Amino acid sequence: MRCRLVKDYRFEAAQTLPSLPGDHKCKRMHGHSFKVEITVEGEVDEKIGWVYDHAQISKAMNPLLEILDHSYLNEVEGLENPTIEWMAAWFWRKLSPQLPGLCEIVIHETPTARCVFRGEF
Ligand SMILES: Nc1nc2c(c(=O)[nH]1)N=C([C@H](O)[C@H](O)COP(=O)(O)OP(=O)(O)OP(=O)(O)O)CN2
Ligand SMILES: [Zn+2]
Repeated sequence: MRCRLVKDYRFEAAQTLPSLPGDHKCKRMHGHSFKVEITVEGEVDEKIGWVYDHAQISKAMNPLLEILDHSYLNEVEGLENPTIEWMAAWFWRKLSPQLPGLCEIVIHETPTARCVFRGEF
């Protein structure tokens, strides 16, 4: 049996989007309560009854959240232009070596706006 396992995380951070044209409001410093959904897919281990312990996802995520929470994202290496698209790619590069079956990362920036990334660079 195959399943997708999803784990959610939250962090608060400030940002500016310096590459936007003209006087776009997002060029000014502002903050978001981000939500990140990490999805892995794999075979359910028949004996244990899970794909793998979702604590393994937290183990990979916690050091990243430590960097990002209450940070100014633009100062984080690789997030100089922290759109949710580039943020999803940043998470993917950090997590894919550690999480077998990583198949989707969703970054929610506001209650109504999110980016879905499936590792297609
Ligand atoms: N494709 C993207 N579009 C936008 C991004 C992004 O990362 N990728 N980011 C932003 C800004 O970060 C902005 O701060 C988002 O806030 P806002 O425009 O207020 O978003 P809402 O969903 O709350 O907008 P409503 O107009 O209230 O629906 C902008 N775009
Ligand atoms: Zn923003």
